[in-house]
Amino acid sequence: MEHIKLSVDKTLSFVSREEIFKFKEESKKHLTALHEGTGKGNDYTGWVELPSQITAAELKDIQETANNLKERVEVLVVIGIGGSYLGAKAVNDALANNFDMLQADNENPLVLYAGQNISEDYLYELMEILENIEFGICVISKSGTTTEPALAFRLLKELLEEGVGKEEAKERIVAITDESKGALRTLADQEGYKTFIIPDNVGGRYSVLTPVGLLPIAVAGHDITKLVEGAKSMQEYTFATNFEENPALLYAATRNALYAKGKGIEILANYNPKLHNIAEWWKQLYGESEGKELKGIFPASVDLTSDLHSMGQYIQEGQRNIFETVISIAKTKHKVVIPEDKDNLDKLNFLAGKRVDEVNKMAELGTQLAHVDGGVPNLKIELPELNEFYIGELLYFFEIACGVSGYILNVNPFDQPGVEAYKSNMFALLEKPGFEEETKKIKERL
Ligand SMILES: O=P(O)(O)OC[C@H]1O[C@](O)(CO)[C@@H](O)[C@@H]1O
Repeated sequence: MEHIKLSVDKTLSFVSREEIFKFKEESKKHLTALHEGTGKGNDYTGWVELPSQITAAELKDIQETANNLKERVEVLVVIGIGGSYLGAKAVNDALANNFDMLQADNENPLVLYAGQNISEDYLYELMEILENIEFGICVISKSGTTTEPALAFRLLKELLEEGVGKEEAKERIVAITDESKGALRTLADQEGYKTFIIPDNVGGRYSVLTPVGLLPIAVAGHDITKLVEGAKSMQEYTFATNFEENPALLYAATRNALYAKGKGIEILANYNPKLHNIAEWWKQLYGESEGKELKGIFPASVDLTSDLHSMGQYIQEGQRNIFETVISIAKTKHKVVIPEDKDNLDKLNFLAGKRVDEVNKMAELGTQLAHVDGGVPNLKIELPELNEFYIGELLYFFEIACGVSGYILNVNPFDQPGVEAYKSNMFALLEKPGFEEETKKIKERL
């Protein structure tokens, strides 16, 4: 069985094998701690065994709910923020046609997103479009109390009920939340919505393989069974493989070896625009897991070759505190051959007869070598092709490596206390009941 592959060769002129292998025993110990639930934040490690624990009955329930929505709606609005939408968006964009929105014969509803910002224009324009469309809502919030999705849901629920009536709206709304706590649970029970549970021991950013990710992915028409199979294969592979061949342990060890050498920024790069939102999902995963106690590698991302014409200059010659991890797709889905042109004014006839992907691959290799020459260590993650199985492998690989890497840093990779600071200021400024003291204090600062 072929797996996704990690190569760290192009980091070895910056860190030695010994510096990476220094983390060998420690990283193995951390992997065991994740599987046994004995490390920091162990009440949130339910995601570790998730791929092997999901039952066929659970997947069937998710698929049937998706099918019911597919019959009723042209658009499904997924309402959620952070881990409550990034995984679904990442997978849906990675697997969809680039121009999905324009494919009129698409038999699957278009999945749109809301509740991931508080932009009045975004919400206005979304509601304007939805007024003339058969739509449904999948509202996702683990805590059930997050302001952004709650606000969007209040508006879209009203719009839907006005458009199709309360009874039909009930059939088109699915809520994914905590089993018993939070405002969304109370509301969903009161209104009688179909609900799915986010397990207590799975945090938002590790929840893509629960109904949080799986339902919107199934609605978009992708194969959730294959996605879970991919994740399960990576679960088994990373659990059973020696450090030397274990992509998750090597990734965690190499990035920590580079961090110890002053490389404090990791840029995740791709050469396929479908992967843009995989990087957005990865940024939350690593940013919230590691960025604490004044520590952590800052996760950034670029889409190439596009950003070689914007960020390329900095990566090549700016401050030397960065390293780059490239996600590369070995085989494209389609074939486009470059034609011969009799006038050859663009001087591109030397490429005639070659595939566009060959040009892309040479751009990738050329960039990697240039960046290494410029002082940027490079890691490469290769997927044989872009499909459900390998995306499943990639998601689990990043998750398990993140847990190990966080433990190497000696932080709790499963909490995010820093996120509360903006919330409490926002509530104080908006004079939320219960925040009277904070309101008084913050107003004195303005
Ligand atoms: O699902 P919830 O509880 O609405 O939270 C959404 C997001 O907010 C955070 O709690 C803080 O940003 C994230 O960890 C989480 O993914």
